[in-house]
Amino acid sequence: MDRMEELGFRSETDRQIFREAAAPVELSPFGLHSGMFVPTLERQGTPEQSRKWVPLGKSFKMIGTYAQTELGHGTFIRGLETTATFDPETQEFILDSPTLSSIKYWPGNVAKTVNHCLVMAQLYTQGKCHGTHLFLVQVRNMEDHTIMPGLEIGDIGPKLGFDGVDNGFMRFNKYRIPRMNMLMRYAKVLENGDYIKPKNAKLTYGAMVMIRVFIVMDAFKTLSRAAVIAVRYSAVRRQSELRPGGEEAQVMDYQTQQYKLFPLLATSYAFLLAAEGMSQIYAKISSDIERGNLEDMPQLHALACGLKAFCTWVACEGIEVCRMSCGGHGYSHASGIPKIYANIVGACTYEGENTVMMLQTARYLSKCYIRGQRGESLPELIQYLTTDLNVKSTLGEDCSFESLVAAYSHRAARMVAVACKLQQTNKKKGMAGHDAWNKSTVPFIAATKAHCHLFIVRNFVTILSQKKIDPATHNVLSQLCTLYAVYGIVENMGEFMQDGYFNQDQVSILNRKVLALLEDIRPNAVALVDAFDYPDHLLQSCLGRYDGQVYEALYEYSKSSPLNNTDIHSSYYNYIRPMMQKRSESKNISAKL
Ligand SMILES: CCCCCCCCCCCCCCCCCCC/C=C/C(=O)SCCNC(=O)CCNC(=O)[C@H](O)C(C)(C)COP(=O)(O)OP(=O)(O)OC[C@H]1O[C@@H](n2cnc3c(N)ncnc32)[C@H](O)[C@@H]1OP(=O)(O)O
Ligand SMILES: Cc1cc2nc3c(=O)[nH]c(=O)nc-3n(C[C@H](O)[C@H](O)[C@H](O)COP(=O)(O)OP(=O)(O)OC[C@H]3O[C@@H](n4cnc5c(N)ncnc54)[C@H](O)[C@@H]3O)c2cc1C
Repeated sequence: MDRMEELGFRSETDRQIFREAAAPVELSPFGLHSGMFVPTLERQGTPEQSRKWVPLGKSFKMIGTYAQTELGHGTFIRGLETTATFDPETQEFILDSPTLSSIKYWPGNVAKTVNHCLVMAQLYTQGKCHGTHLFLVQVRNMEDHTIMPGLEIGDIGPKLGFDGVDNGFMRFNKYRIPRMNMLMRYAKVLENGDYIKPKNAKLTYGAMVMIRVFIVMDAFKTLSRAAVIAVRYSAVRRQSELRPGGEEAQVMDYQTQQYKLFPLLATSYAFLLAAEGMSQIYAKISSDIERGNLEDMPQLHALACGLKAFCTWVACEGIEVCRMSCGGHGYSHASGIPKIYANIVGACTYEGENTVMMLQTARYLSKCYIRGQRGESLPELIQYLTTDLNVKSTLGEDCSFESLVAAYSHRAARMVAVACKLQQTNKKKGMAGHDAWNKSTVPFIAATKAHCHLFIVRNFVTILSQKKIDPATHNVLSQLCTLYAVYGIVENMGEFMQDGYFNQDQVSILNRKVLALLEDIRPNAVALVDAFDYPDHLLQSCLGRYDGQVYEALYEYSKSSPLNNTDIHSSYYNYIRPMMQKRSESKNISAKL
């Protein structure tokens, strides 16, 4: 914190980059404080509340987190059981965990780090429940950090990853907080207990939308780091004879290795641009929302949910491919990849479980499809839904950006139409609305993935056509963009081909093109990963070192293993030697018998 002040880092983005550089492989125990707690105080508190609390948060006098999930509920926020009951006599809210399942469970840094929490609880006033709202709750003594009376707090135990975060549990026993500790920018409870409802109940969910936007950038960061490690290692690693009798080949010269890694390199660039595009859309719509214009809130929610789910799923699958493409050394922590994977794979669950998030986007697409069928105007990002599905592809040997975007638009429009028609058919069969929906959700998930894929391809193409980039760089980035789009078609050909959109010649063109692009990108592969400019300190990888001294680094890493502190491990004296002695004694006995 002080160091950031000394270095003059003012923007939150710069401070986040510094934090990540300072703690490259472990998530900071203050990540939620900076990434969720303070921004939520800023966005969900009244101006007075923000003026009072935000400076305390930014100066780390108050250290907080976001405590919403409970043992019994994470996804279904409306099902949360923690209660906050207003007491007009004392002008306080009484927080309580009425059941075992209501215990707050998972909130990051609750166990040992924070002294405050933003708690999501069901608001009760004048005997009526008004749904979930956020409350600022002091959980530890500001003098000695002891747990406040009326609270039970602890750590939830070891996890797959996320070791830098002390995820905890927290139980309230009639715990009182001042009335003014309810975040009241959008909803209010007056002194007499009257409830003033917000323009939209989902404004309380705003913090989650914001983090989902950040997570799209996290998907880029983690996938690109794994790609840097795998591509650099593939340039250094020589294995087997590509030419009989010749020298062992760089594994990057095997077509299969290129087919594993280069599309992930292209995906990394595509996700970086998508994350930047998502952040710009978020900045625009969230500022509209803060000014009271909620018109585009559904579109923001749908896009943030879809991209968060799509990008984290693809990134996690891609990081695993990068690990496996490094052979045995990829499985070692020396590669740096297992830690990258363990820390990001939780993002498929936290901040909205991915399937649930995709279904939120699907719900939005379903509504937009119906509006499109009625001839109503649609937001620009959704207008493809009215694409004429009778049109066939005009794709030629050049695989132009225009033909590729048209293919992705057609695929998404067709798949959304298929899912919506199934939903409508279910209703015509007499199913209730919720059953008609549930019985069409598998095709809706597939359609929503196609929708997100279209957004990313179209965004990549748009930026290449709008940004002023020197010709040489533009040429290489165009190769990456084309590879990302063509690979996506080849890997999902069934979805593109189901209605005969491509003819057989065009399928052959695409299969040839993806292999040709591997050769085009091969000479620039290392330069393209170097361009991310991740320092070795951040990658923490013996395989992805900039100097390529992999074997020297692996040897030094191994020698530093704690097991090598002694030649003979205590287990020899405690277990192996007694076992061997017992064996030899029994052998002597049997020999005598
Ligand atoms: C900008 C650049 C700045 C950069 C600076 C960097 C700063 C530092 C960066 C930090 C980086 C951080 C990186 C990531 C670190 C993260 C660490 C992990 C922390 C994890 C935290 C958590 O997990 S917190 C808990 C998260 N929990 C969830 O997400 C729960 C998911 N569930 C839900 O969201 C909801 O239950 C639901 C949406 C699934 C359902 O809600 P509900 O049942 O109430 O609604 P319905 O489905 O019935 O829908 C009704 C209606 O409401 C609409 N709606 C729902 N949600 C929203 C919303 N959020 N916004 C808008 N609208 C919403 C829905 O669409 C329906 O609309 P209709 O019109 O009726 O269809
Ligand atoms: C690393 C990590 C950090 C976390 N940090 C925090 C934190 O700081 N603060 C906090 O409050 N929480 C935190 N969480 C909790 C997290 O937000 C929840 O785990 C997440 O929202 C998923 O909810 P759940 O656990 O209830 O999953 P569930 O919803 O129970 O998921 C189980 C299965 O049910 C399916 N499912 C659920 N609902 C539906 C539906 N409507 N339709 C179809 N399928 C459905 C899901 O797809 C999934 O396959 C964290 C979790 C993790 C893993």
